Amino acid sequence: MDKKFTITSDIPSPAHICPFDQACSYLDAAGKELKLNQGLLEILSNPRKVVTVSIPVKRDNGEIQVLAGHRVQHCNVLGPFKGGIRFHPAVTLREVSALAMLMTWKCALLGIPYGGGKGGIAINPKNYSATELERISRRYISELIKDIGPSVDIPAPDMGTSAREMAWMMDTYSVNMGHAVPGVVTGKPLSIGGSLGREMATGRGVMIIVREALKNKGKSLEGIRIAIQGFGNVGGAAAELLHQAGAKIIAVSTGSGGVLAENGLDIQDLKAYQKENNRKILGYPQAKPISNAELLTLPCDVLIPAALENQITDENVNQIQANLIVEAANGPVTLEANLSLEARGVTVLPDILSNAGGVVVSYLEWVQGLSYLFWDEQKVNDEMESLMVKAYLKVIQESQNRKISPRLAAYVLGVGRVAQALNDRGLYP
Ligand SMILES: NC(=O)C1=CN([C@@H]2O[C@H](COP(=O)(O)OP(=O)(O)OC[C@H]3O[C@@H](n4cnc5c(N)ncnc54)[C@H](OP(=O)(O)O)[C@@H]3O)[C@@H](O)[C@H]2O)C=CC1
Ligand SMILES: O=C(O)CCC(=O)C(=O)O
Repeated sequence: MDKKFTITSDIPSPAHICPFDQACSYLDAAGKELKLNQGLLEILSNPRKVVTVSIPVKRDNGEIQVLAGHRVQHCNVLGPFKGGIRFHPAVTLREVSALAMLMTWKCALLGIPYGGGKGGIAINPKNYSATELERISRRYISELIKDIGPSVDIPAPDMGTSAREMAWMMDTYSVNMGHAVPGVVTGKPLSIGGSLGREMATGRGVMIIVREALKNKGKSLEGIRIAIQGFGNVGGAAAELLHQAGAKIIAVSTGSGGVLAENGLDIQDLKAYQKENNRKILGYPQAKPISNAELLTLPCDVLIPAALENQITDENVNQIQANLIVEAANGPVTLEANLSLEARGVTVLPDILSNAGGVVVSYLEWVQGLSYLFWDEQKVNDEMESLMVKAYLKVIQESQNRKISPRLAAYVLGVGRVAQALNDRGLYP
């Protein structure tokens, strides 16, 4: 069902589960809990600005292709729009709009002075050479040059992008401004104002949330059996840190399949194998091959979806065996599946809490850049950990006080903070 904000040129969500509709439903539920008025909810349901640009790119073989690049700026009541840029074939404007809205609640929940934004280009980066990707990244930022900036909108990495793309984007913006502007993007390489700890930050945040959730149940990470879908920036870092902390990572997967070792995988060794085998882990000799579908339904203590949206749906929810699901990806559990898991007593810790370590360290990177003072890694990690633990405890407290799920509690806190700011500002300038 198309709700509220409609974009006629958009492609329907491939899985027929529209991430934007889902995001609006969570917003409505939080609005109801907070007794927000309808007008306020209307403001919060609609992105402040939606930009789609054409990106003509000359392929290495001389062919010209025109790609569509999106940037959705959902809300900037608390500070500049903030959020990653995704290069993935399934990118649509509605998906980017949903992800931008999630960023607003995430930043508000974590108490960092940002609004929410997100960008994306529907390409499979594996099908493009590094020089083609550089041309695409630079043209995308050139087209958005008037819409971004260190106090306006600050992109960062997401699926399919990394410090390399951020460096090209920062350089393009800086060349256009006539001077270096490190604060225009975060997740940059250290050489141009990146922060120590950013690369592992999202995964580290996930590890902290898993650890805190287990602590809440009177358990520790030692020997806990964990399955992780996605072995990229987030899933890979979470696997490494959880493994180091004593957990047993029994299975991980990538887009081309996964691997299972009942006694636990050696994550460093698996990462080395992945590097040598063109990012694939299938074929890793010390483990059994499994499909992504099988990984999600394995008997384990903790399930960490760290890849795409809509992975746990009403089709597989009854087979999920984990008692704790920590959403490292954005939107991996559908609304219906979430209800069903809650009814079964499975704890689901939502994306806007669990994967916030990335944007928190992006914020710390931005702060370091603006103050021309760079910190050691321990300080970055400690600051991030303190914000993550504080947010986790607030969510649990809110969930207990209101007798609502942790997801709704996280939304109530995030949406409530933005609504309060909107009211205090006189309902928008
Ligand atoms: N990067 C960040 O700082 C943040 C990321 N996130 C979220 O985390 C998630 C992952 O992002 P990130 O790790 O950066 O992305 P990456 O591109 O670094 O890694 C994505 C991983 O997911 C795998 N994957 C892709 N499709 C599937 C599939 N159908 N089934 C299983 N695995 C699949 C990829 O495999 P393959 O290599 O085969 O493509 C890869 O291992 C996204 O939802 C993103 O929005 C959230 C907060 C911050
Ligand atoms: O680091 C950032 O600014 C944004 C990260 C992001 O896109 C996300 O949290 O989903």
